[in-house]
Order: sequence, then C-alpha cells, then structure tokens
Amino acid sequence: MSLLSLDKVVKTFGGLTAVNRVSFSVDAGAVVGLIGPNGAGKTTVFNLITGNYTPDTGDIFFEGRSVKGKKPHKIVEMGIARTFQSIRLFQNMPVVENVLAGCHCRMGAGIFASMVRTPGQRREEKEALETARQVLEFVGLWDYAGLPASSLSYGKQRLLEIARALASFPRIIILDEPAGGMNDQETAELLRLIREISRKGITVLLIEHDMGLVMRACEKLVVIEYGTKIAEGSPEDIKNNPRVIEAYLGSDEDTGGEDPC
Ligand SMILES: Nc1ncnc2c1ncn2[C@@H]1O[C@H](COP(=O)(O)OP(=O)(O)OP(=O)(O)O)[C@@H](O)[C@H]1O
Repeated sequence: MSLLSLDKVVKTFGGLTAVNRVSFSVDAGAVVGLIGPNGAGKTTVFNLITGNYTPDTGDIFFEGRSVKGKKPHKIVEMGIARTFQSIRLFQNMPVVENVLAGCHCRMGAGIFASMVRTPGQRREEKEALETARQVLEFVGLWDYAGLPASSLSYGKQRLLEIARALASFPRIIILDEPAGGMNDQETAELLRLIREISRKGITVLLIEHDMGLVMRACEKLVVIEYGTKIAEGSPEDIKNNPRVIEAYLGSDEDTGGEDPC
C-alpha cells in the first residue's frame, strides 16, 4: 500500500516550471530514490512534500490525507521528517540539544506548563531526553552528545540531522543528499544506517547524487529531468534505461559525462 503519493504535481517559479505534473508513489516500508541531473527539480519535490512549498496544481497524499496547504510543522506531526541538502543545525548548541529540537513537535505541554515546569512538563522533558539518547546511539553519536554540533565532522553533522529527524518518530524520512561531503567510509556507514532505518519500519525517500549508494540502498528509483518524470523502476531497470542514460550524459556537471550507474 502506498504511504505517500504525488498526483500530477506542478510547481512554477515565475516563468520556470520546476516540477511538471509529477506523479509517483512510495510504498510503506520501501526505500525509494529520487534522482536526476542538477536542477532537475528534486529538492523542489521534497519541499512540496514537506510543506515548504505548496503545489500550484496537483496534490500530495500521505496515508490517504492531502498535505496540500499544511504548514511544515503540521506535516512533521503527521509523520513526515526530513533533512536538508545544506546542513541546518544549531552549530553552537550541544549535539543533544539539536536532537531535542526535533523532539519538540511531540511535546504537548503549553507555554504555561513550560514556565512553571509542571510534573507533566518534567515528564515530557525526561521522555524527550530518552528519545534523544536512543536516536543518538542509533546513529553512533551518543559519545558526542555534550559537544557543540560545530565540533563534528561534516559527515557526522549529516548523521546528526538524521538523528534529529528520527526524534520526531516519523513514518517516512526524507533525506536530501545525505552523502554530500561524506568520504567513502562515511558513505558505507550511511548505507548501513539507511538499511537499519528501513528495518525499523520507517519508509525512506532519498535524493542522492552518489549512484553507488542509490543503487545499493533503493528498491525503486524515480528519475526526473527538467521537472518531468522520465523513468521509474528498479535500480536495474533504471541503469539500463536509454532515456536516463541520455539525461545524465547530457549533464557533465553531474557525472563528468559518464554513465550514471
Ligand atoms: N525558490 C525558488 N525560486 C526560483 N527558482 C527556484 C526556486 N527553487 C528552485 N528553483 C529552480 O527550480 C529548478 C529546480 O531546482 P531544484 O533545486 O529543485 O533542483 P534539484 O534537482 O534539487 O537540483 P540539485 O541536484 O542541483 O540540488 C532550478 O532551475 C532552480 O533554479
């Protein structure tokens, strides 16, 4: 059953159609990759799913409910969490505090409770801390919990973003170029982590330029070019799809003119 589905979604910026009638679905429990050359519209698709943008036309459904017009924090509450292409952490704050920021959407106590620290508030804080510990252990960063985020390597900062997203207990996690800036060892570790996330029953949708990672991690790929979906299928199908090869060969910036796969 599909957890997330896009139905003929369109997004324009002035005269530019960044996303052009894109439809695809993501099954519950799947790891799906959204790929395409630079500027194809991938991040815009993510921004549409997560409520950072609203589709001009078309619709997006999560668990059968439209997310169109909902604010990003409401969409997080529905069970969709994301990371960003450019790292967005509170650099001067400790690692653990960055994760606690991700727990916030599940904390129900209001402003009054925060001021007087009611027992309910204290319980929520304790639970949030426990969640932060669990997700940091899960991504291998618990040992760094007290250090400022800025002290982490670039690759570890990306893991911290994933931990923060996981702290909202998502049903789907949307990763925008998680391997960007990672070395080979970190990328291998990331692949292991994506598989672990999937094993926990969390659906994964990812944009990634590292084709080795995409091919190993994903069971389905959706390919877009100039905002339009040009192919969809298993990594093996996509690898051999002439239309996809052509799209990538035309984009030296991405592949150095080499086959994407
Ligand atoms: N807020 C915006 N205002 C105007 N144009 C935008 C905006 N966001 C994206 N675009 C344009 O929409 C197109 C798609 O951009 P997008 O960032 O979605 O591509 P992408 O596939 O994620 O690229 P990359 O792989 O380089 O990150 C580009 O031409 C981009 O310049």
